[in-house]
Amino acid sequence: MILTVTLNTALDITYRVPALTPHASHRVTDVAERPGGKGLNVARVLAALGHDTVVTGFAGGPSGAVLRDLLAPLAPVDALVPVSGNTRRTVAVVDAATGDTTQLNEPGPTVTADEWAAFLSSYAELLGGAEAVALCGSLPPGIHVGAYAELIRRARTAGVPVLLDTSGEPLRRGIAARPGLVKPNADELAQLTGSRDPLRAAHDARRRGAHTVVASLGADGMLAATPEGLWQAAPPARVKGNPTGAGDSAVAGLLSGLVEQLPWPERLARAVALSAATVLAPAAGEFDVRTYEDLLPQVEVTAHATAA
Ligand SMILES: O=P(O)(O)OC[C@@]1(O)O[C@H](CO)[C@@H](O)[C@@H]1O
Repeated sequence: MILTVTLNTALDITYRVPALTPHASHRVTDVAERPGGKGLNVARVLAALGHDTVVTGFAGGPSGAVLRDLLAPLAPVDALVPVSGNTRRTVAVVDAATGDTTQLNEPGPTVTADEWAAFLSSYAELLGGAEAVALCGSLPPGIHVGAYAELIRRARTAGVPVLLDTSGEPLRRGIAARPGLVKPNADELAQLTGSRDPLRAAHDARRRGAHTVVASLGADGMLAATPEGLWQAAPPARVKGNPTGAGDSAVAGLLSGLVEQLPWPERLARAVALSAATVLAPAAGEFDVRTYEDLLPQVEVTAHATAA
C-alpha cells in the first residue's frame, strides 16, 4: 500500500458565491464538505488510480468526527490517530463570476507530546507495509518544526521511499533529511532558495539534500530535476477552474508513477494531466477520470539536454 501522512487534516468546506466582494455580506449558493488536508486528497486520487492507500495523521473533536464519517465510505483506509483538540476547517470561496478561489485555512488543533508519541509508534508499524510514503501539508500547533525531517529519517531507515510536499521551515529542514522527492510550487521553491528561476532553484534544492525535485509551475506545468535528467511537462492549454487540490493530484501522479516504475516523462505527464483534470473539477481533490484520460496524451514533455 501507499501511505499518506496529513498531520493537519481538515474538514474542507467549499462555498460558491455569485461574486466575492470584500467587506460585503454574501449569500452562498452551494456548499460542499469534504475530508481534506493534502494527504487525504492524495490518497483519494491514488485510490481512483487503483492503488491501495492508507491515510494517517491526526483527527479529533466534532469536525474530526465529521471528517472520519465522510472518509469511511471512501477507499483509503483510515489509520488516523485521535487527538483531544478539534480538527480544523478550511474554507474555499469560489467566485462564480470569475471562477477565482479564495482560501481560508484555520491553524488546527494543538497536538500534545503524548499524541505525537502515539502517532510515531503507529507510523513505524504502517511503514512496515508501505511501498512509498507521502508527507503532506502544514504542521499543526504543538508539532516541532523538524517533524517532517524526523519522519523522513524513519522512512529512510525502514527503506521506504519518501515524497515531501510542504513549505517554509518544515520544507527546509525536511530537505536536509534527504527525502527521495520534494514537490514545491514556484513560490515555495523561491522562498526556500531565494531564486525565482525554477531551474536554478530546483538544482539548489537538490544540492541541499533532495534526491529529486519536481516543481509545479502553474499554467507552465511541471519541471523535474532528477539524477537521470531534466524534463518539463506542460498541459495542452491553460485550464481555468478551482486549483484547490491540483498539487495533491500531481503528488498522487508522481507516487503512483514511482511504485509502477514508470519512466520520468510518463510520470510527469500523468502528474500534469491529473493536476489539470482536478482544476477542471468543481470540488477540491476530485477529478473526472475521462477528462484525465483525454488530457494525458495531450501533455507535452520536453527533455532538457543537461542532466541535473
Ligand atoms: O494548510 P495546508 O495543510 O498547507 O493545506 C490544507 C489545504 O488547503 O490543502 C488542500 C489542498 O491542497 C486542502 O484540502 C486543505 O484544506
